[in-house]
Amino acid sequence: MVKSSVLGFPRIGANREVKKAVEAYWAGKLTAEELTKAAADVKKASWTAIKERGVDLIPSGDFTLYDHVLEHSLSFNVIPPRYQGHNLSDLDVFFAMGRGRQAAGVDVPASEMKKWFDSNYHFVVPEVSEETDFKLRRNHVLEQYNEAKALGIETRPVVLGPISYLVLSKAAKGAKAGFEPISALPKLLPVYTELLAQLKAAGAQSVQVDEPILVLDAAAARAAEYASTYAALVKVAPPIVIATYFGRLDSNLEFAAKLPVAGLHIDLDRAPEQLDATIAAVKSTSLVLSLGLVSGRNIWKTDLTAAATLAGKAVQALGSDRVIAATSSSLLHTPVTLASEKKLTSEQRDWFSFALEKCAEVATLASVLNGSQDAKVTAALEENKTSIAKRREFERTSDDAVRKRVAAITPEDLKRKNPFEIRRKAQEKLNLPKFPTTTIGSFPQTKEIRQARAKLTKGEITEAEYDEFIKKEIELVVRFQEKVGLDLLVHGEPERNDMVQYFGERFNGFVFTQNGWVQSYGSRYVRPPIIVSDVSRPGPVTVQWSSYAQSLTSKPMKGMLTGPVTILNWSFPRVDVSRKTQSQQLALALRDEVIDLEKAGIFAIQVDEPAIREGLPLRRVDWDDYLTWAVDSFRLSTAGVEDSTQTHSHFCYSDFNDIFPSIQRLDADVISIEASKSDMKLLSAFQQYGYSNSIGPGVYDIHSPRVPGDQEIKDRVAAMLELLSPDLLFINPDCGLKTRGWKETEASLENVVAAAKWARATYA
Ligand code: MET
Ligand SMILES: [Zn+2]
Repeated sequence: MVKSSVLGFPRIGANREVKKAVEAYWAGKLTAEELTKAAADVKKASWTAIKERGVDLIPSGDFTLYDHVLEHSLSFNVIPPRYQGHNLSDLDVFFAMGRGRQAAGVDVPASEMKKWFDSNYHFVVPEVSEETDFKLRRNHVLEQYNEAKALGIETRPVVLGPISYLVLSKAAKGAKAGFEPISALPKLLPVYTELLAQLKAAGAQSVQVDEPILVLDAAAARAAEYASTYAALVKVAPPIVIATYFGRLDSNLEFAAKLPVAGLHIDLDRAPEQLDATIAAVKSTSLVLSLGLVSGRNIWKTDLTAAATLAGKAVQALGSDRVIAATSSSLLHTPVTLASEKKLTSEQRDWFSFALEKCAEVATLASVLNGSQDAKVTAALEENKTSIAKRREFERTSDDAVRKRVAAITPEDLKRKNPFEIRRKAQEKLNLPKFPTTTIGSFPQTKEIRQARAKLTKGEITEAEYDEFIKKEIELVVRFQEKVGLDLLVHGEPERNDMVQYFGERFNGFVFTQNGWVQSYGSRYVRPPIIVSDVSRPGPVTVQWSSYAQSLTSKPMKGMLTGPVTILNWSFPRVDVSRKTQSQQLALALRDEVIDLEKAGIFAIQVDEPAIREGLPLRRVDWDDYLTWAVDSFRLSTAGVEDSTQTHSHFCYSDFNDIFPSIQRLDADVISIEASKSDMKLLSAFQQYGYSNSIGPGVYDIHSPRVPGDQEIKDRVAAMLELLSPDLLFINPDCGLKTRGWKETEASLENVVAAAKWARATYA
């Protein structure tokens, strides 16, 4: 019989119960017992709901109050010394590692977070050295397995595999030069042996061991470790299903299919083309093939008929006992349930499946593959066919004008009129001094601003009253910048709820959820917009605010937009057209906005692309294609202006060194880039590749309330000037100030301005 399985479930609760409980605990308003109880309620609700949908293999062990990688670090005693010896409970050590701790004489920063593959989820990076004392400090997977069992629910525990865990780790600060975490594998193995043996003793029928790095180029060098590791683990563990996701195995399939485990899971949402090769590779083995048919990364209803046809190939070749119908990855990247959405039209609602609806999909798929004649299954399949047909019809009748415009894009549209050197002369009309100071766009989003927005939503104030309020905020920000002495001003973005949502709400083609929260990290959840049809701009979006701001001052005002690639990467995209096409449509909408800003007298315009790096494909061979359309989209959105208009862009959240040549190809007149957390790294990219346009590497980290001293900023500027021409350097913080308070903002920016004055005198 074909079984159904779900690889993991959102751990935030249907109504964000976990966020509320965790934050209340941090604020001292909930005890550890109460927090544990709140978590238990959420786990119970999830397991019960998944079971009710008819799923055979229900995940456990994937729940966490912060991050699942961090859970493993705590279980394995991978706890950096700075978090030890403070007399904290394990729960508080866990949170201290996740978010830092500043209380009662303890002052430790958070561990580093990194994006989980190409998703917008961040995991806490484990720190490993020769000194790491691996031991099974607790077994969080076993605890959850037993917790479900006590509720009468048999689950399949999920654990992150040892090789992925170590490849995702970094060398701890104190490690010897050249230390590689993977070299600790022999010390980590006994811990996994113990963990898995305990699961077996507790009665687990099988275990899901995630090895997502198998879809990366980096895994190719690990074939030997894979073979020896799993040969050892299968001796003590329940039957192991190795789960891969977010991409294709490619050449790694060769050794993965030979591992002595019970099953292999592949992602057919991201890489359906790998099915045939995988079937061929496992045919002569006894491996069960778990097929990731229902997307764990997007929210579109699965075409069950198409999925069943695809899966039918595997059933035919391997027999139904060797096939599992599954979600492509954990469902943690999707919202919990459509049932909470009251504002979608019935047409829209019919397009989507969130996590719980996806559980029903895998169950139906398994039944269909088993040839079920059950009336409920037949009805579900018929209903799905109707929904899919309606959606296809909608796709066909979408916006023709937009499609024609995309088809008519020419290479000329991607090019500024003249090269940077000529534009730079024309831009002297902005009258910026040497070492111009500027900020990245947003100013503190105060409680008052959020309250005004909430009042507008609730209808407690009128649109006109809200606009007046925003104008006052803008005036405050403009006067503040004049007082501090900044050169290129911004309006502060007080009108924006979020840099992506704000544009999505004003463009055609987007749908928003009320409760479609997805975990980004820890207790921070986001509600990604959904792109449902062709995107266009009904009218100007930001022009009124930027021109109002410009009308208040004689200093130049910088217009502020979110770029096409970032809007795309932080939304749920359509699946009926390519990401490239969606990005081009967004770029055309933004291009019109850029030109309208210029017409309104805004001669510096910034188009932010903080997410350009995270959209990079996981496999090196796929990079060039992505970088070509991503960079072209940015160019399309900005190239329509005169030479004398200065285009800016901004990047943060990543290490940009590996795509540095593409950053140059954006041909923005000025870029600002996050650098303060790892300045030497970024500078080495300048050294390696060179950079010809203006640039402002961030001179301080805005993610912390700490005020940078003026000497510290001067030192940074001096270091940058070792490699960059004084004529090209801008001086700015490394990201927007929306999460900061006014006090530290003022003190920090005063030091920024002082450093610029010093630079002007020193490098005259
Ligand atoms: C995450 S990048 C943020 C850029 C935006 N302009 C801001 O200042 O907030
Ligand atoms: Zn930023």
